[in-house]
Amino acid sequence: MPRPKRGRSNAKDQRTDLIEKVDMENERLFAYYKAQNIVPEEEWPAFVEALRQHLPTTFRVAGSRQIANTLNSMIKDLHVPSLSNVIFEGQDIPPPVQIPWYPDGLAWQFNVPKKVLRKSPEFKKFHSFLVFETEVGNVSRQEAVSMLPPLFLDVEPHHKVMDMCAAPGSKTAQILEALHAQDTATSTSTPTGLLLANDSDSKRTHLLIHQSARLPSPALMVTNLDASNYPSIKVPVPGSTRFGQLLFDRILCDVPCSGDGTIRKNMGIWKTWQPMDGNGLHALQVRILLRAMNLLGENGRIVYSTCSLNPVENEAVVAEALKSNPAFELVDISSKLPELERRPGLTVWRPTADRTGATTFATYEDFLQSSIDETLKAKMSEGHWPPMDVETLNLPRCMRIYPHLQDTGGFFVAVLQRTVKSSKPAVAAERKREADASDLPSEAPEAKRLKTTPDRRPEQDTPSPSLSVAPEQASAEKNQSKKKSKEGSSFKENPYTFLPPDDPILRSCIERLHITGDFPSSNVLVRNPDGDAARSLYLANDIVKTIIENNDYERIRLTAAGTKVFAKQEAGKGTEAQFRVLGEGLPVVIPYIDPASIISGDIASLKTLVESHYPLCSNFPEPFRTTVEARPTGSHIVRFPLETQSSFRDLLLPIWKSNVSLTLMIDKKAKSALSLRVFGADISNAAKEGHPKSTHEREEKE
Ligand SMILES: C[S@@+](CC[C@H](N)C(=O)[O-])C[C@H]1O[C@@H](n2cnc3c(N)ncnc32)[C@H](O)[C@@H]1O
Repeated sequence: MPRPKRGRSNAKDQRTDLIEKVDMENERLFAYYKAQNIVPEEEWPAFVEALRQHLPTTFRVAGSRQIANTLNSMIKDLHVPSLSNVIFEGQDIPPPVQIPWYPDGLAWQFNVPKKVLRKSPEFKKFHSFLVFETEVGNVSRQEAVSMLPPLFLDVEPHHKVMDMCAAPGSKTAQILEALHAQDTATSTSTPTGLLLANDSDSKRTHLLIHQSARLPSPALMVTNLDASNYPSIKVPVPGSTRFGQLLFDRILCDVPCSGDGTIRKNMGIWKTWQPMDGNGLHALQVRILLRAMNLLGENGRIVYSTCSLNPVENEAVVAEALKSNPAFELVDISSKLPELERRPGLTVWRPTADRTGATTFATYEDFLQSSIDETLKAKMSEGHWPPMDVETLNLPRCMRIYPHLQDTGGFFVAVLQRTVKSSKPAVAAERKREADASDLPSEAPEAKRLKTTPDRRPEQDTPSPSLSVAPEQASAEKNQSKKKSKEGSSFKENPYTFLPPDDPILRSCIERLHITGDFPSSNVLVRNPDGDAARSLYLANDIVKTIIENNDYERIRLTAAGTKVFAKQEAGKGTEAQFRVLGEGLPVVIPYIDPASIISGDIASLKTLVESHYPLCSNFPEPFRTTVEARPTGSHIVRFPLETQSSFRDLLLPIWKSNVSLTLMIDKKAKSALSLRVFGADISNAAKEGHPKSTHEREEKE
């Protein structure tokens, strides 16, 4: 039976129609979580009531720090005031507010019915601003609690970071932003660090690649592997001819989970939730965390997170991993993000194998001695329960977020690091193992590989902090190849080939595009079986290049690497094809473009470029007209100095000059977002209708 409609106050009116139709009852869920004492008795009604409330819309201002700050000021100074006195159907609609705990006020939330977004002119305008800025990657629509793990990861531009279960990529984007913290509003720094984002689901890795393209990074690689069995990445040991295993400074394990913390958004969970949902995931979660421990370098840090409230997927996983790997400890994060309301991790929990959630067991022994069906017993392990010495593990250092605390979803975060005392003594042993590993040829035959059990062996330290490599761990690869992974057996990605810096096509591209001598031309790669500079050129940083050159891309199921910066542009019949700078790659290459080659634009010219697809050069005001007419056909960069408070200064945009016309080389959505930002309205669509592709089409036909 659907819940009867309750008396509707303004706040209640904010629920969606869907919420009214869902029966927000599940006795199994209530019985199970009451037995876990996840919240004190007196908080239970508030907790349950919060689960039944519509989740506010939350978003984060993303992208490079400078762009984010400018956009954030626009929200604060332009949008919020215009949304502050909105009355819709007689009711006051509150404007967006900043999420108090998110650094620099860059995250926002608002809670308005969809009807208001559709019909209130002020909110409609704000909504389209959000939609377009989301499309171009300046805004990330993300649940507030999902923004937490990267904040606890504390990533710096030189860190080697792994995101083990990364798709669809909202946290990957946050990590990329942290790696690129030194970017400016117009140019992307090339961090010396690395982000290796992985997901076992191949379709989802493509979603991840699409999402990550919004912040183009030469430091990004995407792989499609089972994280619990992730193979070693081989890298040369600096100053020697040997190879070691790449170890990471930061690892995020945002593991697959039952997801009941998202019940306010995914209302189907009310109907389907079973107390045993988390039991089956526990083993995989432990294996992923253990693998992360083995991939972590000295002074490294792991963040383990789930959007589940279930201790079997949370504290039990952390406890089991800590017990297997005593050189790790939980980090006390209680003073980080002081405005975030949280609860400590549990030290007591009572798993169940009973579908109703009514019968729970304090210990594994009690469970084994119970009358529960033997087949159900076989599905549980001791690790589902709190260990005997649970008090020694500091589990209260884990962090639980409940919906009633700050009007969010439910979430769990634990931060782990190697204990200080464990680091030193292991170094000698590591050195020896490194020496053993260095005997391996690049692609060692299976029999010659080390006989270690990577997920269970004692944790390792790096041979030297500066190297951050450990001996190669071949058995993970062995497991990898033995097991027909769920990533799918066929791998159809193209190979990655670095062009020689003197490749004639690359040289001609560099020359024509006025790229300066400090451009890392030996880090340009192509993706086709022949290794030809045929269509697109990608830029990778040094560490990405080292990994690609020393690891079989099929073995690591490498799905993306670096960022696309140049693409071949067919220039019409009889004209030689040339490379152009891609809009999305421009921030990456702009530091290498000869400033003298950049054309100075003006706001009126920008307006013409946004409004029309292929405006004639003769239609532009002077001196822009004369400047562009004097330029050869091909790719050019224009700098538009914008002084208004609401816009970015020094907007750099790529254009293509044909015989008689110009084209702004950014996609439709980026054009709309730009138009809204600079001109306060989307003038690009109107232009599209008024100016069909006539000029360019004519040129193409000629
Ligand atoms: C909670 S989601 C990750 C969300 C992601 N971190 C984000 O913020 O957008 C869990 C992800 O784990 C992936 N996954 C499941 N099993 C995995 C495994 N064994 N290895 C790697 N990824 C796995 C799923 O495909 C899913 O994309």
